[in-house]
Amino acid sequence: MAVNYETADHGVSVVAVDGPAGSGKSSVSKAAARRLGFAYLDTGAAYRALAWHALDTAIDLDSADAVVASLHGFAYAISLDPADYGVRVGATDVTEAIREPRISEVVSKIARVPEVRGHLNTLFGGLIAGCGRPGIVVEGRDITTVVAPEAPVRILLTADEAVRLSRRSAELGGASAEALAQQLSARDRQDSKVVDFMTAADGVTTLDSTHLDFDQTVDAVVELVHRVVPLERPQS
Ligand SMILES: Nc1ncnc2c1ncn2[C@@H]1O[C@H](COP(=O)(O)OP(=O)(O)OP(=O)(O)O)[C@@H](O)[C@H]1O
Ligand SMILES: Nc1ccn([C@@H]2O[C@H](COP(=O)(O)O)[C@@H](O)[C@H]2O)c(=O)n1
Repeated sequence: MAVNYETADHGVSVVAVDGPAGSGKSSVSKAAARRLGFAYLDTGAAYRALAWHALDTAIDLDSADAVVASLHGFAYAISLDPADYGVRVGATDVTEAIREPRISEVVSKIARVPEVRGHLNTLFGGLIAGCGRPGIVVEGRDITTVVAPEAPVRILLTADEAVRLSRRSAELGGASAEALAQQLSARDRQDSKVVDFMTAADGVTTLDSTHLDFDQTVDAVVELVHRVVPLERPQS
């Protein structure tokens, strides 16, 4: 089911960003949202938080029925302020915990369950419509195609796998390159069975950051938004 959040319907300009693991979706989207004065929604955090909740309550992740049942006690909250990011499940702050490798290793098992995707997409729809800012940058795997296919700006953010790996490795302080490579490509392989985030759908702009530094990539996203959404540009 597609959820449409066009400017005309809700007064919120959606910038939809998809891409593979480590392509820069969260860091680039967050920085672009700050520059634009927009809200920022990290949809992967919800899948990660549900995986955390399932592990915390000893749910069998190989049972789709058990995973669906776990949605009932899943009290999820995320900040949409790109300057103050945070994720909670009930009273627990899970902002750091959901980034742990034990979560990355199992999150695809959660994401492949259609009822989970439907439930979370409805939740995302409510967050987008009520974000309280003129626009929102929403990033994930199926934002350009399922969550906001009518968004005025839709971007597929990519980078060569070797570059994504070396950036992630630098971020984690030189963690074992081989283990990282295996985990990142295994996750992309699993996730690709559910949604296609490796090829741009019709009307989606591919932004390849392989040869761009971080600031150049953020500039490119902001420029794409300015081309389509009428916003005041800051004086330089
Ligand atoms: N153009 C770029 N140049 C250099 N480093 C970059 C660039 N884009 C992103 N990075 C860095 O790459 C790393 C991975 O980026 P990020 O975590 O945003 O990716 P992601 O797509 O959200 O990953 P995941 O899907 O695994 O959560 C971060 O350390 C980020 O700062
Ligand atoms: N729209 C989305 C977003 C995420 N997923 C799943 O969540 C995992 C974690 O996402 P990150 O962006 O934080 O890496 C990802 O591996 C997918 O399994 C999704 O299915 N759809």
